Amino acid sequence: MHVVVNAATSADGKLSSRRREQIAISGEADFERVDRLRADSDAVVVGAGTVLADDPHLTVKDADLRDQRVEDGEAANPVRVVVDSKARTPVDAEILDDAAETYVCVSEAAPVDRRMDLANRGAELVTAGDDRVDLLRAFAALQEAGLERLMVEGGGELIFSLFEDGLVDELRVFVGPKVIGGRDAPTLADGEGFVEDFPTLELESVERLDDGVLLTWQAGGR
Ligand SMILES: NC(=O)C1=CN([C@@H]2O[C@H](COP(=O)(O)OP(=O)(O)OC[C@H]3O[C@@H](n4cnc5c(N)ncnc54)[C@H](OP(=O)(O)O)[C@@H]3O)[C@@H](O)[C@H]2O)C=CC1
Ligand SMILES: Nc1nc(O)c(N)c(N[C@@H]2O[C@H](COP(=O)(O)O)[C@@H](O)[C@H]2O)n1
Repeated sequence: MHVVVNAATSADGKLSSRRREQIAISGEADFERVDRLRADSDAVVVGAGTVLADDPHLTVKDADLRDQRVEDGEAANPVRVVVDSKARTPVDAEILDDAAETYVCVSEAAPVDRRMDLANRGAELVTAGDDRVDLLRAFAALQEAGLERLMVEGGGELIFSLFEDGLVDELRVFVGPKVIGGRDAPTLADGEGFVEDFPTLELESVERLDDGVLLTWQAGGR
């Protein structure tokens, strides 16, 4: 399995504002790059916080890229995955429409009626962990289901946990020309934060894109 974390941050490292509303940080060229990365992935993964804040669709936007996937014998869109311990994903969420398969990774703490609602909407449920989704087990289940190329699109809580569990292979960050500020605004990696054994990264490339910069790092573990 290969896990790429992709995100866009403001120049001051925020994923969005303290209101947690979706903000277009990427420009046209970066959104096109993200679309190509989605098209090259088996699954696009987000946390429940991103689903509740953004109601994302997580599909490939360019019809030519979808056609190419179909020509290659794949579904038009990659599988969508939500990491959602308590099964809080709303049943009318965009990610549950029929544009692609959707997996919801829940914990044992997810209420049974919520799990049934999601299953009735066509979601594949993966149960891993007691109170919180056990990411190592959940990702192993995704791999078992044939999902090898994973792209994680955030948010900051999920990205932190993935680094904590040593699950990140590559980090791609578009740093855009905005200052968002706010001590409560989400950053690239939130969670508890590290105080030792900081994950290390190896810089692979730096590319000027739109009015920002794309940084590509290989993750070296903790
Ligand atoms: N600019 C960008 O590229 C992007 C920006 N965003 C922005 O980020 C914000 C959302 O980020 P954030 O609030 O951090 O939410 P996340 O998408 O990271 O989701 C966090 C939630 O995931 C659930 N979860 C389940 N298991 C785990 C686990 N093992 N580790 C971590 N989380 C787990 C938790 O909820 P529970 O316990 O209920 O399961 C947790 O609260 C929004 O404002 C959105 O707009 C998001 C993506 C990309
Ligand atoms: N790459 C990127 N740049 C930005 O500026 C962003 N705000 C985001 N957000 C992510 O994209 C998701 C929306 O996807 P859809 O357009 O609905 O398919 C959003 O939920 C964030 O994960 N990404």
